[in-house]
Amino acid sequence: MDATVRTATPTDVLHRVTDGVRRLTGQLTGRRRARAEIPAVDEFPGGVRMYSPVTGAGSPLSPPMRVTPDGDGVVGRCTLGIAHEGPPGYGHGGMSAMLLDELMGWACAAAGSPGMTVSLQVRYHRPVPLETPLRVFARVTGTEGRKISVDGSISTEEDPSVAVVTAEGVFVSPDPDRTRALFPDLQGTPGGRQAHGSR
Ligand SMILES: CCCCCCCCCCCCCCCC(=O)SCCNC(=O)CCNC(=O)[C@H](O)C(C)(C)COP(=O)(O)OP(=O)(O)OC[C@H]1O[C@@H](n2cnc3c(N)ncnc32)[C@H](O)[C@@H]1OP(=O)(O)O
Repeated sequence: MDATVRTATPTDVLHRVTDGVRRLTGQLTGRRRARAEIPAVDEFPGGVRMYSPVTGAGSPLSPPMRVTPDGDGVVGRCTLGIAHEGPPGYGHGGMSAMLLDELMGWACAAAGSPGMTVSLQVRYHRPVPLETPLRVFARVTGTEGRKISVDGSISTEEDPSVAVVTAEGVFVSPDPDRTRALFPDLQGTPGGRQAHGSR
């Protein structure tokens, strides 16, 4: 990703490299994962997501963000590159929202209530610097039935007390019927794969 968005090489070289990449990806033969299939290496929900665009070590899109428990919440560490650029030199606002959305989902799972985002309000206080280690934080602030309220923030590792982006979100844990309908590959579903344990 970085090499692609940084290069100033002439067009004929770009075409040649593109052909080479097509030849390489053409070697990824054999079985392909179906749309709703949970990868065998994943722990869903609330653990390893190998091909997640945010945390996935196997995703070319992801920074990737590394998640660890932290006090009453979870912290995510990553560095955005110019592939994630919005204004020149700064992170895309959608990337900030994506980092927060993902980590706030992890906070729900870590609190024992995995859920899906139903609302996310993001405030951008300062631009997010690229190529700078970031610290993302999220914690559950309350639950009401299946509804989970979550706060999140992004700061730099250098100055963790200054939040450059903050967010408030509401997540909802789908009821068991909805969960089976949404994620047929999850454990307990007839014919479904046994998912790895959650946290
Ligand atoms: C083992 C189990 C695993 C399952 C756990 C899956 C985990 C998954 C992890 C994915 C990894 C993370 C990734 C990052 C997080 C995403 O990016 S998630 C993707 C983005 N979000 C979505 O696609 C969600 C789309 N929405 C939906 O499908 C449905 O709204 C849901 C989430 C299934 C909930 O539907 P529902 O069960 O019919 O909920 P509903 O009865 O309408 O509402 C429940 C309550 O929430 C309230 N509510 C609904 N919408 C809102 C809103 N916008 N604002 C405030 N309150 C609201 C309702 O008023 C209701 O409250 P009460 O009346 O009970 O007081």
